[in-house]
Amino acid sequence: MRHAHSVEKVRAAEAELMARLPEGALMQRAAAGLASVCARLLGRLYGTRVLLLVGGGNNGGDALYAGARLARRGARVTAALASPRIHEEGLADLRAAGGRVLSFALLEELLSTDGGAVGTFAGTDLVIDGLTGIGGRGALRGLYAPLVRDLPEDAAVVACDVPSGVDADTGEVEGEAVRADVTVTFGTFKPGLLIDPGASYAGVVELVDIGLDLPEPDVIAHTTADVRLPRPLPESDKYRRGVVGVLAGSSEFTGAAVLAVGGALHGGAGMVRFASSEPVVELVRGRWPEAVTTSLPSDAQSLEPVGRVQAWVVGPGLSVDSRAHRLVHAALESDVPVLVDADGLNVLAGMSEPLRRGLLDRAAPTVLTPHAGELARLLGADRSDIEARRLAHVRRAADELGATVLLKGSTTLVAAPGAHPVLANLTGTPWLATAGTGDVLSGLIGALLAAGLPAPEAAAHGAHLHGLAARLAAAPDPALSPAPVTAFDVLTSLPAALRRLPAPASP
Ligand SMILES: NC(=O)C1=CN([C@@H]2O[C@H](COP(=O)(O)OP(=O)(O)OC[C@H]3O[C@@H](n4cnc5c(N)ncnc54)[C@H](O)[C@@H]3O)[C@@H](O)[C@H]2O)[C@@H](O)CC1
Ligand SMILES: [K+]
Repeated sequence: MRHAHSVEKVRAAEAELMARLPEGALMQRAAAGLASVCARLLGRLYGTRVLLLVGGGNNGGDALYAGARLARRGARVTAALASPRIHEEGLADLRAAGGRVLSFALLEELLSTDGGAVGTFAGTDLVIDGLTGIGGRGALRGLYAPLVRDLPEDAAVVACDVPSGVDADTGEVEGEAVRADVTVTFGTFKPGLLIDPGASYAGVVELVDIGLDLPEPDVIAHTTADVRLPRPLPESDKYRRGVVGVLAGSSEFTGAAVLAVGGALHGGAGMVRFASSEPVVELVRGRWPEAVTTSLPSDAQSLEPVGRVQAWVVGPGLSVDSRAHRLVHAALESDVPVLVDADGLNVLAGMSEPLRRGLLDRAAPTVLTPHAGELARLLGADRSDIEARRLAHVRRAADELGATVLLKGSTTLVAAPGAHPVLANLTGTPWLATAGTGDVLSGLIGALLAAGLPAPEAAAHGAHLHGLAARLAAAPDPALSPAPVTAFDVLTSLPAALRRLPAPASP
């Protein structure tokens, strides 16, 4: 499990620890960790060319001390000083170790010439990015931005703590940022390393323990070993394993219903009940004879004919007509967990705020699974703002809507109302960006809700399995190149993804 803490919590823990340690000890721990990762990456240090990008704060100090350690082991280290104010002791240590220095004035002159610093930096084997860490705010300013643009393309790039230009708390990137192959982060992950766009700049993240004593994390990312699902016991019958009710599809959209029911069946539901209009029911029955189906007249007011379920999934391909409204109402008025997706979310977005608030004010859990566009409609926000500030928006959505919100994207985030850690899913893959995969996800999470998992775990574990299934579908043989996948491929790879999980826990 990966834990990430806000800058505020990291600073408090650092202050507390620094008060108990000799001066500079913490920075030496960080620099030692950074240098050892760089040495491992380089393999051979003697004669290799290392470039330090040194900013004006302690992040620059870490880079200088790490550079000094590498220089003492034979590397040819050059520090590019991007600020007129530099960590003095770190700079003195680098000089004492034989490192070279490109002064701020020289760098300024170099970057203002036509070719910039490209020629000077050619031949660099490894770049250590020490411009900004947890103190970085907003778009890179001054020499930092042109410096980042001129980095040699073939050098390995190691970011110190956080890639410069990435906001450590949120993963926001305004303008230029360092694209790292490896980020060596200290004490704990930072939320911005787990959330896009920041996560996509961080490369592989290596955590160096510097002995911080940290409180509850702000963001948690599960590994596959953390995904534990209830085990069906020998005496479990289909009802105890969980019955999912799926309300999906319309005359216009039939495929979504097939995919959602498939997601629920492959996600381990004891039984799937499906209800919709007759033509959709016929299609689902043809594809999934395992599902128990009910044809609902378009003016049906109640879900009673469908039978008892332990969780509802409502929305995929539902359209937004009066029938869709009635189905969303009926599901949310039930006393079991409900997942609302796709058109179900559009139905909610079209309601007056008091009506929506009233419907979502329920005792059983509700899970909403929007992508950024759907969330923008629900919150009356701007889609691009949601993409840029995913963490803030998913938290706000959970609090304002009073539901567990799963915000889809390359790093899917799950937030529950209140001050709980946000769950970030790291198994996402660009292969998932294809029509219908969301329908599979909603059926799968519905199955996990029906099995009795708490809403945030059902949503996060569902997203994890879904991403894993897409990866397995795209590249069943790791030795071969990945190929595009369809939603149906993701669906049929779910059992393979489930087999990767640790032995299931007893309920
Ligand atoms: N506090 C501690 O005890 C420790 C801190 N450590 C390091 O210290 C870092 C934090 O150091 P600081 O608080 O000094 O902050 P940073 O070094 O991360 O950044 C602050 C510096 O960057 C400049 N800056 C910020 N945003 C900028 C932008 N957008 N464009 C241009 N310049 C910008 C500021 O003017 C300041 O000079 C951590 O990330 C970590 O690398 C580690 O050594 C571990 C111990
Ligand atoms: K950095």
